[in-house]
Amino acid sequence: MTGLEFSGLTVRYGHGASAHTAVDGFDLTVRPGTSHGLVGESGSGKSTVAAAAVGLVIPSAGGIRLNGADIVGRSSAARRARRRVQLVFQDPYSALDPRMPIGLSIAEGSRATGRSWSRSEQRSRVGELLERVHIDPDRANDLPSAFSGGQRQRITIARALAAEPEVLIADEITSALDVSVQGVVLNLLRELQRELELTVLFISHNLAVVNYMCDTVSVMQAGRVVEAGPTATVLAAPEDAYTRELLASVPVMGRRMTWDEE
Ligand SMILES: Nc1ncnc2c1ncn2[C@@H]1O[C@H](COP(=O)(O)OP(=O)(O)OP(=O)(O)O)[C@@H](O)[C@H]1O
Repeated sequence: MTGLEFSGLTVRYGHGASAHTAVDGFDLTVRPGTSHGLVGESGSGKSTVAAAAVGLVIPSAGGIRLNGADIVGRSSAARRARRRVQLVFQDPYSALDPRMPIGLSIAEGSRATGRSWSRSEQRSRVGELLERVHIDPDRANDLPSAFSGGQRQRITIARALAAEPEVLIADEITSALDVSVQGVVLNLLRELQRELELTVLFISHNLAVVNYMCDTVSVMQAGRVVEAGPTATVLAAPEDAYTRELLASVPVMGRRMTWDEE
């Protein structure tokens, strides 16, 4: 099986009487080079799925595979395979070390490739990545505070790309940003996905954004998938009552949105 595959993923937080099942038998396959949306109300388990895929939480049961290879185990092969999956978080303000020039943060990302980089190789790679996210490479020595929220999010994307991922998980990457710059970041992600043929798991509670970004979508409720399919089909004719409820609570679905403003 190729692509990113979750099977029966179950994640519990806490122990004993306080144990809580956040993800409960979650099944999903994201085909290579496609963009899959994961939607659902707050607390439905979306971020926990993302955290499990990059090893930030250990599943209680089930598995996650990339092109058939286990990425949750402790073996060095699993760790190596896991590095092919990179996560970009919601908040670009806390994601970057405020004392570290952005070029250095990006260079750190390239360590996940497992190769040793000479200083000059690293410098040119950082410049190339900054250009990819449309930031002037001459600003590699600036601190994060010199950049806007939207620019910082582009820098965190560059850092994730430095790891040469096959899969990029974008967890609410625009929800901490001003509406006026959200479109720029979304368009960048679309462009990168196509150019680099990335497999993208795009987590959002905004169905209009998912409609714009994703080929296919899964709807999560209480830790499991209640509906999945091509985005256009699921959003146009939801079969599940919960999906219909989610759609009804997003008035923005009815109007056309533009994404080209900065
Ligand atoms: N570190 C944690 N410890 C204990 N419980 C947690 C932890 N992280 C998440 N949870 C709980 O697990 C459940 C799923 O949370 P999760 O953040 O995965 O949902 P989500 O769908 O991403 O929500 P949101 O859209 O608000 O980010 C929630 O009930 C949450 O309170």
